[in-house]
Amino acid sequence: MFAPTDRQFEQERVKQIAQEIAKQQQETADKLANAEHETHLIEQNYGDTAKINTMEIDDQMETNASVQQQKQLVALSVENQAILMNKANRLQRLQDSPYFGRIDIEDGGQDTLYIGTASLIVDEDEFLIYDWRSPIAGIYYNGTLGKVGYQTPMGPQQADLRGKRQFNIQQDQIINMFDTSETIGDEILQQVLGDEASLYMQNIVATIQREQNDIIRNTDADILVVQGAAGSGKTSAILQRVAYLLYHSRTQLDSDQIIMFSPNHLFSNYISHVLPSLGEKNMRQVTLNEFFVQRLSGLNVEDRFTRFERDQVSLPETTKQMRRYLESTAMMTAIDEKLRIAQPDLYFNDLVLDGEVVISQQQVREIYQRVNPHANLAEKILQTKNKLIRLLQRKVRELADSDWAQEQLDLLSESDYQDLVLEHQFSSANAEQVYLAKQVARQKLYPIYEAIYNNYFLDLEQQYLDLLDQLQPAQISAAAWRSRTESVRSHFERHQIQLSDVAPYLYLRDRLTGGGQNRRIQYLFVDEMQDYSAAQLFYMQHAFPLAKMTLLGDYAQDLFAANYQPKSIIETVQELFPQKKIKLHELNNSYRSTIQITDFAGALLPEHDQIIAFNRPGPKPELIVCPRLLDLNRELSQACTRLIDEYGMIAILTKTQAEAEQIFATLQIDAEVTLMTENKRRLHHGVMIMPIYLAKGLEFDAVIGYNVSQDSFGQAGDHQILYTIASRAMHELILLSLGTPTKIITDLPGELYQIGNQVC
Ligand SMILES: Nc1ncnc2c1ncn2[C@@H]1O[C@H](COP(=O)(O)OP(=O)(O)OP(=O)(O)O)[C@@H](O)[C@H]1O
Repeated sequence: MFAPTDRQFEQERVKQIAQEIAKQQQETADKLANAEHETHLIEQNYGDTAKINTMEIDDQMETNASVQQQKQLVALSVENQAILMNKANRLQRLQDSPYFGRIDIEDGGQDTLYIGTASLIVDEDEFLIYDWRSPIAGIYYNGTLGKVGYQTPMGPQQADLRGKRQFNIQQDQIINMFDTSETIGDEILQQVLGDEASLYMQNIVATIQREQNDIIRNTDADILVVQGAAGSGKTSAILQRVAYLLYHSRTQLDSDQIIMFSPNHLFSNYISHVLPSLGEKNMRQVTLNEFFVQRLSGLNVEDRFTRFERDQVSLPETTKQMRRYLESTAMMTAIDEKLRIAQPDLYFNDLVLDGEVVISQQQVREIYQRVNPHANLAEKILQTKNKLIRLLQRKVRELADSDWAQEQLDLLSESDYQDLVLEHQFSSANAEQVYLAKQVARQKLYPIYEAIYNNYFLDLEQQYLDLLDQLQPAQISAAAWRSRTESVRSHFERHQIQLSDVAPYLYLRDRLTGGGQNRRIQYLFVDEMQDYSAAQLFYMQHAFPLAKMTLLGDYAQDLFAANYQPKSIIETVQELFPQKKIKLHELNNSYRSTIQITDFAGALLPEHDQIIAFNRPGPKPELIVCPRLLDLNRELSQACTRLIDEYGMIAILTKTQAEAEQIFATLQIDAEVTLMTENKRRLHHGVMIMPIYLAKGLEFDAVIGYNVSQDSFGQAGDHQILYTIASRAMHELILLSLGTPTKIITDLPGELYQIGNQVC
């Protein structure tokens, strides 16, 4: 039978649930106290056992066995504690808000189910609350009333959905409840979206929309691509997706087998509370720059923020052409092709220590030429490496027998001697001397061992330059290509590498050495995928060959390449992964901003008819035009003062870091002001000033877009920058212009924005 539907019944049920939660909390706390006590006893006992009789051999054996047993007991007991802690946390979350949804379904019998962030079970199998990720809970998100289907581990099932109700419950009080026949009705969503911004992103499990649910629950695509408007919930959807995947593959998938490429550190921190709020550990997060730097020790990698800043000053047409090629799938497949049809001439390095050549490139070459000629390239290099290590071992022995080693031993201080000898016992003084001489020689040559281990005997830089010589594309003149290759060489000489070269260089290195692949990662997420070149995505697929990918982005927010790379996300992906099962989702409903801001932001784009604003009204965006810098600065402080009075967190967004620094130096208002830089790790209350690329993926109650003049926003690609700035605002948007505003704005219909008081 369905449970009654009146508010009094629901309120009473919430009270009963709260009592049950309290009861289970008490039981869990008692068990936890017991488990802690038990662990303590076992540890104490373990200490005593370890101390007991070790004089006799028999006693020793007995003690060892007993120590092993104690260790196992400690491990079990600690695990038991962890399970109880987990349960305590889950109950705490349920106590704060036990559930948010109810469904009445008929599938043979009549059932009323309640859905929350975790399950609550009594008597082994009676579910008072179902976890939002359970198969049956899919109905809550997907179904309108009537016949509905849902997936279970046994295959698809059918049910008749008779009723659906949404709740806003805090502790044991129902704040609001609504019946809805739609997927998830507007009322609760209206309330959630009307809230002020916070320092951390919140989970959205109570109000997941149907199209977001499809992304969250997809388990069969190899490559899931989400193209979604700004604020359409792409990031939210994938974070709940991670929670969903962890729940469903609990035994095979661990959070450290999931990796997410995030746009910057602020963003990583901003989203870091979502998974813990759902009872899950965070996945690993890395920025593109960190990933490259880690793989290219010894080379200084150009990061895309620095490049973006430089591009604002000058980006010649030939540079654009070069980048289009170097950052393409074609460049990466050309490397494959070159290595497939012919084994390249290899370049080797001398291995040098303290200015002396220990192993010459000629020796390396000779070794390489003697290895199995039928093996593939990576195997040949591995065999070369092994032979080099053997050669080095010989050199260690020679050095140990040399006068040099004897001299070193004579000079050994007492502490160096102790460090070398450690626990070793020697049968004679001579044996000790031999041992020490070998240790001294080993230490001396250790850097060469490391160099061999890290493949430094290969001159990869020369190899890459050689490859570039062979890959000159038809659309670029020989002179221009040569001159760029020279520039790559001179960067290498200064231990630097430009961003466009990183993916092809790493790929060449990995293909030659057979390394660079991490087979542990099962899922790879790339947020803001439009900011990654095809070559970078290609390399990621190579680096994580077993990972299923979820790529999400918005071509309209392409900040870094819009001025040289016209591309469609889906075309790029199809070209990149021709063999894979690709599923594309589009999210066109935007939730972040008021209807006025969403409509304005959307209109900034040449193709904008796709974005559907959520119906939440607010003031129109305001354009304030100032003739002089003095006026602009005054308007800026007035706007900040007003907005900060009204909201907790506002942002001044600029195009470049230099502009952000300049504002920070001059802005004087009675509020906390923070200049955000690439190294800042978390958001702050008050006013934050930052270039737009650091605000990627973030949102603020109010945004002031700084200097949207025609001078600043008159280039190709500036539509995207302005759109990204505007779409960070949730409730209010003010745009300040020094002199004539950009045509991108003035060409819009006048009803989309209001003009502020300082028109010139
Ligand atoms: N189903 C939902 N229920 C409640 N809030 C939602 C929902 N979907 C999105 N939101 C809210 O909308 C805002 C934007 O979501 P999110 O940051 O995930 O969008 P996005 O598509 O990644 O945006 P962008 O591309 O601009 O970074 C967030 O505040 C998020 O909590």
